Amino acid sequence: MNEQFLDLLAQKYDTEEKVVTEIINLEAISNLPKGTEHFVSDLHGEFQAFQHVLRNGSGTVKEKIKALFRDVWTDHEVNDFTALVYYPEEKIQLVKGDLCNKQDLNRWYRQTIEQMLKLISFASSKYTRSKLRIALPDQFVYIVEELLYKTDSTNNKDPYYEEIYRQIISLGQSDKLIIGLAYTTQRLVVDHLHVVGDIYDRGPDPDKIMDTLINYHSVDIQWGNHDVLWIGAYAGSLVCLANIIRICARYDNLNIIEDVYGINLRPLLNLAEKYYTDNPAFRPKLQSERHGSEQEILQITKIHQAIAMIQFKLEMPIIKRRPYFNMSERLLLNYIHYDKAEIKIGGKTYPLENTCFATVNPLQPEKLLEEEQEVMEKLLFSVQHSEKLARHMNFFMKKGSMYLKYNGNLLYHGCIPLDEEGNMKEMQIEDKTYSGRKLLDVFEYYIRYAFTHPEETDDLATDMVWYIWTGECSSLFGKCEMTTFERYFIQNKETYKERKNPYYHLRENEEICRNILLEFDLNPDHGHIINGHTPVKEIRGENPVKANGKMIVIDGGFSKAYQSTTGIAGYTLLYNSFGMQLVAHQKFISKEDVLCNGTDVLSLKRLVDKELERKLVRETNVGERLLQKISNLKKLLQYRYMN
Ligand SMILES: O=P(O)(O)OC[C@H]1O[C@](O)(COP(=O)(O)O)[C@@H](O)[C@@H]1O
Ligand SMILES: [Mn+2]
Repeated sequence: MNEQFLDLLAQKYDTEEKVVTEIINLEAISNLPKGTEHFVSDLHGEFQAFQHVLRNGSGTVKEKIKALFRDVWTDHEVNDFTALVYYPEEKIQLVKGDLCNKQDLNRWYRQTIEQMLKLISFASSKYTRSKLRIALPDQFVYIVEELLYKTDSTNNKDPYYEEIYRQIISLGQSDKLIIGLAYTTQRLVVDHLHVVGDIYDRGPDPDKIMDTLINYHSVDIQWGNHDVLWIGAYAGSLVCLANIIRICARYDNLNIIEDVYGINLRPLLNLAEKYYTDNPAFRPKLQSERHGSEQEILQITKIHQAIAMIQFKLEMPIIKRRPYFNMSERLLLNYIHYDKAEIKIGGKTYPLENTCFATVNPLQPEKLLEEEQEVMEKLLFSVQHSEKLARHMNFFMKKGSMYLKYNGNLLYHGCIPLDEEGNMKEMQIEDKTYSGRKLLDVFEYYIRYAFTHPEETDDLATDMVWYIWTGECSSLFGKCEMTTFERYFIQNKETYKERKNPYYHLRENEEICRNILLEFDLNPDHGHIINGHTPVKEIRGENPVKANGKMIVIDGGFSKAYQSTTGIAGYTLLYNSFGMQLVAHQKFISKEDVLCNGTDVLSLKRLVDKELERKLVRETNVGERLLQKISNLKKLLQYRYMN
């Protein structure tokens, strides 16, 4: 081992005792059971449902409460306490409303704090004291530790402990402490969170999800196609930008663009008012609780058309300058017979309905009007100068990737593009071809390049980000084409079909999944693939666990727009020291419902894989690093102190 390295290490561990203590500490930690990993995906802006799943640890919190108090509590009491752990601020207010008498309230405080401490002690039993300390509310660490670690079996200190409780209550600290302890519990039940893509689009609050993740204690993200679309917009891709605005208009979410990220839509609205009128194909999908005026809806309908047409135009030069994208069939504005209002697709002619081609010059359909150009430039400027968006997109870069190898498993959002025979599908980019892992790596390279060069708007990297949203070899899209245009303008639904990559039927096959794991240097006997992106249609009997347990599809199904086709509100996955469990969630109604009626989203657990022996920290990614550190410290001990 390099002596210089050991000298550096010796600066931190400058006595034999320090080295020895650290070795003992790390050895002990690596023999603890592995922490619980929590997998979620396809959140699609549904912050309320997401935060509920996060707060209840996909059912883990309730499970712990039941295990502790089942024998002494009724279901009602369990539900009440569980709601307190999930939403402490709100629940305390409700309790205060019920208990008007001060004595009763103080008794409730005394009891509740003690119960919370029991729960924490139970939930932290597989962690070190120092890990628990980090999770405790800062201002109360000292007294909480006193109460947690009472070791006095002689009862000599009983009055001392009682006094601590009394003082907390009389000094008016109970609310704060209970709230702090509730969050500690939430934090303890999940050690690490994986978000397997698609935080953005369709639902109303992706920004709140991002803020929650930024503050979360331990998280990684596998980018989804929708996330990459937002990254692309921020990185300077005008066509990605047009897409995110179009989707926000379609789902009546323009306030995300305007109010949340502070992007001025006025220029786009002016353009929309000038060229477009009402159009049934472009009315927004309304959120049920929304109370928009007719006039507002009309405005959105116009913006929706304006930005969709800009998008269709902007796609064309990219398709032309990148022949290897193999997308010439998507040069749709070229295939329109404008006088007859018809289009020829795949050799067939279809009539066009609800057209809005006022800004299209049939001789040069891809050409943006000067006004359109200006609008896009202003929008891009605004997007790239939104501080909040910058914060969220930077977080994507810091914690996100195309795929992740973690504790022997492979995580990605969409697919590994395959051909019909199950071979890795090849894509040509300039004069090279890529497939499998190399293809995903090169996609990630381009995304990162585009992100760090936001001023370049039509270079290969920027075009590539859009390709990853919609191209046939994209591992995030996984389909041959995106038929957005057809769904707006053609009645015949046969044109809406988006052919899926063969991956989606081949992934049922164990051999295929084993090959994919091997492609990523993972052990196919132990590893699993964790996949998001496609809603599992439980209604039709689809099983989220495929390929003899090698493939687990956990599209969280949080997206309300898709719940009628899935039949449930989706899946999440837990992986603790005992094994993997899939959790099926019922539709989340509201936080209020949980608080007042004690109803919780029913979570049915299904065992996916059971560890033969309890899995320890030393067998995990983190453990690997610990073992490396131990080995370095042992060398230091030899080199410095044993000679
Ligand atoms: O239902 P919408 O909002 O029109 O979106 C449909 C589009 O979304 C996609 O399904 C991609 O989104 P997902 O990643 O959520 O599947 C496209 O394939 C399709 O064209
Ligand atoms: Mn997706």
